[in-house]
Amino acid sequence: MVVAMEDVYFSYNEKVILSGLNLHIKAEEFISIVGASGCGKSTVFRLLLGLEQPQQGVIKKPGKIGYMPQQHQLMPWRTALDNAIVPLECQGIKKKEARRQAQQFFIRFGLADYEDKKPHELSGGMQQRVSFIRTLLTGADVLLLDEPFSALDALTRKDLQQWLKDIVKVEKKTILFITHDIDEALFLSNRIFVATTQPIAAFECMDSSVSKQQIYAKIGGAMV
Ligand SMILES: Nc1ncnc2c1ncn2[C@@H]1O[C@H](COP(=O)(O)OP(=O)(O)OP(=O)(O)O)[C@@H](O)[C@H]1O
Repeated sequence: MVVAMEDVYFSYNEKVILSGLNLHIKAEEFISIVGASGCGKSTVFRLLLGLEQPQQGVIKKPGKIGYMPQQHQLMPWRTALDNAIVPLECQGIKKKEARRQAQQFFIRFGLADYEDKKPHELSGGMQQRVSFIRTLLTGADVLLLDEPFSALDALTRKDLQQWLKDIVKVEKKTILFITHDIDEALFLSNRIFVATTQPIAAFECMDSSVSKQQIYAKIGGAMV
């Protein structure tokens, strides 16, 4: 197990979000988390990132976890390449060497022509690609992606899904992916964690052979 939660309880003040949650994730799994808006999906990420502490229970996770937010949060004054190197700079790697390492990712993942562009010169899809490469450059084996494609138009979103799937095949990461798009979850994931109750006492775990309708039925139409 690379990530596990055992009997985790968590509340914001009086509002109970997690009520005895157990989850176990193996290395190199791609897990999507789906559920009604406000059910507590991002809270699971906040706990894994150590931004919140459980009131009860145990969380097992590696020391380093990469996080990709919904909004790219690229620095507007930096080029795409210099945005991507931020995690390397944070590790004390000199800019020249950091750029050299990041360039390999830009070349391998089809972004070579975009290295010198500022974020505002990039399409939404390209901004998200740069943001994902920045997350990869943390060097973490576990990546948390929080609705990374939700602001993209349908065609760009499909491109990014295929792009991500191709990368994951070679990069061997363990990925937790929050989405509101069941087709996206089915396309990308080995397993889908469906939040069926509030507070979340357990995720219903489904593999990608289930139908969209079966997942909707579990959520009970509460999905946005
Ligand atoms: N810092 C906070 N203090 C108090 N309540 C919070 C805080 N953060 C989130 N909440 C509440 O906790 C609940 C779960 O929030 P969370 O963001 O985890 O849900 P979510 O499933 O990720 O939602 P969405 O799908 O809309 O992004 C929501 O009702 C939210 O309003």
